[in-house]
Amino acid sequence: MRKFTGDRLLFATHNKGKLEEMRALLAPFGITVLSNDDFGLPEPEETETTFVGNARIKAHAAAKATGLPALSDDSGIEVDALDGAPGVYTADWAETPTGRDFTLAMTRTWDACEKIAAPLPRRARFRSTLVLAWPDGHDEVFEGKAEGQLVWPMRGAHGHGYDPMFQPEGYDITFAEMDPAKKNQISHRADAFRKLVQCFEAKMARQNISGGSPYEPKLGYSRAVVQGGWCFVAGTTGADPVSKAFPDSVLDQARNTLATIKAVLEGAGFSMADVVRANYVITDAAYVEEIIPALSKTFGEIRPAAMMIVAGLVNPAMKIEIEVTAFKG
Ligand SMILES: O=c1[nH]c(=O)c2ncn([C@@H]3O[C@H](COP(=O)(O)OP(=O)(O)OP(=O)(O)O)[C@@H](O)[C@H]3O)c2[nH]1
Ligand SMILES: [Mg+2]
Repeated sequence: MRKFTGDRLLFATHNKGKLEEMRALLAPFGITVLSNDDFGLPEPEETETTFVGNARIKAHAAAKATGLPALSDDSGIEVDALDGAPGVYTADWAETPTGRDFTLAMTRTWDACEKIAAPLPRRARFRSTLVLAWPDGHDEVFEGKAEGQLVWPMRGAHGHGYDPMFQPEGYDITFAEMDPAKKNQISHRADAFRKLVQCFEAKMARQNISGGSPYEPKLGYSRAVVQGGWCFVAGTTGADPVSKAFPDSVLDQARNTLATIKAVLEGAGFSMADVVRANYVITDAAYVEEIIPALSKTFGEIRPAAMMIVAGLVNPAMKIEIEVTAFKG
């Protein structure tokens, strides 16, 4: 498999929703992601009858036009009761004389199922085929899918395309009701991306992120270290971000700490939804009850693996220290 070693990658799409998702997926690799809009590239005609065929058209056209390695995505939703339709023609079902209308496309899809009285649940899957093409004509292909069912009426305001009518397997909310970061972990595009990551091995170099503290070089640590899809955030305490003083309340310290961690993660291209482990140090066991509001608000849904230790901290004003590890794959 050919590896991607450059710094700039063109994501050959005109779809803003896809672009946003791909930028988030590529964030840990330190690659500048450009889009068709940056070059004013026209939308090539998708004349093939397969996802891979159309993805190849898009990636090769963009690589040839710009001289840059280009990644493309061809995707769609397949409904079992409709023998896999709309499939490769998913975008076409949204076409109207005045542009794409996804409310209409979703209504058409549901109506087609109603017309044949398709039994519930109406099983469906999103498919994504990613093609990474180089200007010399070489390409690599990666396929992904997300299983689920159609739901009606449409629900949720996030995402794009058919997201409001697609409920992924194992969830009782649609892609459009889901936190976008969560969708980006379980979607068809994320599934294909996990395979594409092998091409970025050379880009998996470690990145030390500084928070600017004078103690970092003295004590020899980083606010966070990113390695591949992982972000390791250092133990973080809860000083007020403006006054730098530690509030008396352990709950306020916990809130400040979690706000700092969130900012660090987001600066590194991760989100709180990516946190897989959280370790807590509190200086008094009685603080457990007090910090519940902050912890349940932040992690009540995310539920990282966790440990809590009661121990002393380096400054007597500190009542809590939290370290987290996040993963994006
Ligand atoms: O609900 C959705 N959630 C998704 O995650 C998703 N991914 C793709 N799609 C839809 O499937 C068709 C792909 O067509 P498609 O691959 O030709 O893309 P596109 O024409 O929108 O952009 P481009 O990349 O071709 O420029 C389009 O109708 C997209 O809206 C999605 N719908
Ligand atoms: Mg298209």
